[in-house]
Amino acid sequence: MERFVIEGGHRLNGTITPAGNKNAALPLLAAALLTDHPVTLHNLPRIGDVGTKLALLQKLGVSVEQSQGTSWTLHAAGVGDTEPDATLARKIRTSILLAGPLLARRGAVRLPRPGGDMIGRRRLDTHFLALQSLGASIEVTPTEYVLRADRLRGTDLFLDEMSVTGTEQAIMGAVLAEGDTTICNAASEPHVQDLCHCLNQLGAKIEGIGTNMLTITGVSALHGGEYTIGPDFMEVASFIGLAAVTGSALRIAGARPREHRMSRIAFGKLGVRWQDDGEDIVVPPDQELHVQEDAHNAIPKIDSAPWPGFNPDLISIALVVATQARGTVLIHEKMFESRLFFVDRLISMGAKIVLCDPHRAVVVGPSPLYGEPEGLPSPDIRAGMALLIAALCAQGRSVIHNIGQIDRGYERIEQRLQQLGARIERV
Ligand SMILES: CC(=O)N[C@H]1[C@@H](OP(=O)(O)OP(=O)(O)OC[C@H]2O[C@@H](n3ccc(=O)[nH]c3=O)[C@H](O)[C@@H]2O)O[C@H](CO)[C@@H](O)[C@@H]1O
Ligand SMILES: C=C(OP(=O)(O)O)C(=O)O
Repeated sequence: MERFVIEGGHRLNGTITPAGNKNAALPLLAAALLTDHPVTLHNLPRIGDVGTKLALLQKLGVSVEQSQGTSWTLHAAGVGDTEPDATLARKIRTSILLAGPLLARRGAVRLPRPGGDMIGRRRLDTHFLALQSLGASIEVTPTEYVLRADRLRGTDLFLDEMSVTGTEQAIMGAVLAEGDTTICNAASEPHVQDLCHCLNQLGAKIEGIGTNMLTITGVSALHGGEYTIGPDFMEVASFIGLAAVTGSALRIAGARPREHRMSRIAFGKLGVRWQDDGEDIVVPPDQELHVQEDAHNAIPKIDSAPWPGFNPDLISIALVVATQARGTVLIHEKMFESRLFFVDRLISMGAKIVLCDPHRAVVVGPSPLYGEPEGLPSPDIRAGMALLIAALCAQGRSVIHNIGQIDRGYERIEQRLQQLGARIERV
């Protein structure tokens, strides 16, 4: 099993370019099933989950070709199978997103329970609500889902929560449905927007992109086309956090600063500053991190919420940054129940954190962090990255295990950080 060995306590310096957005790439790969014509995706990140998704599509009969670099062409004309490979499907959360497209194109699908990060209960009820409303029948067994639909019909949907993948499922079910669909209480993260823009490039008719109300006019078929996936805003914010705690000067190229207005507010509560330079974000070196108290010297909180709120995938990163900021802050992960348990590892590295309950942690900083040579297991993508950042900030040597979790979401992370001067090896 591979590990990262990290020698912390050194400044980094230089320019880093974020990879394509993981959470856009994965639904876009599923969307290629909606047309018989070739779809070329540019800026596809070379991450573990994309590899699994490509293998899953190939096994279904999709032709997959790397055109050049990060551009891949998918051609789903030959897909007849409605039972995706269960072993691969169990590895990732977005295997469930094959449901909408296969129902729309083939009228049936059998899927196992999906995988993905183990960060609390991951309900699929919003997906089922949406597909049922579009006309599908759904059999839920303890291990799998069997869905059927002779045809999907447009509907007036009000989602029970702003689920990201639930919204994506509803969109992919609706684009080829007969008639119009409205999706109210829709999620609107940049990756949901990417999915809509890409589908429109292929001939879909989706309006309201970026808002919580989408209107979709069903079309009889989609054509081929190409689409460039946007930068991964979770990577961008992770690099901002990394620069802040290591005192590093980093330029994050092509970071789309407008996607980071809420991150600026959340990280700003810890005293983290950066400048926008066109499409780049420039993080200055040697920042003095101070918790910015609320009015009347009250303890501020950083909490997660659906877009444009602070993304829950960034809570683990904010937690590490908080360990280096002078003052006290409450970190409140409102969306997932089991995301904060990794703080035990930070505590063992020297952080002062009180885990109040599964959703809330109080962090008192700054605490010098010490390397953890005995090994830090990476429990999920973002906690793994948070531990990696903590290890680069800590004095001494740390070892991170189970790095397949980090590789699921971050592309060749050690090589890209080595170019900035990080002392990190994959062994
Ligand atoms: C492949 C992919 O895109 N994965 C992302 C997707 O997962 P995913 O689509 O699985 O996450 P959901 O948006 O469905 O839900 C996330 C959690 O938040 C809760 N919830 C959701 C909406 C809401 O209005 N209120 C609420 O409490 C849900 O019950 C759940 O516990 O979105 C999550 C939330 O941004 C991210 O962490 C995941 O990285
Ligand atoms: C939770 C995440 O991923 P997934 O939904 O694919 O498990 C994540 O990207 O942080």
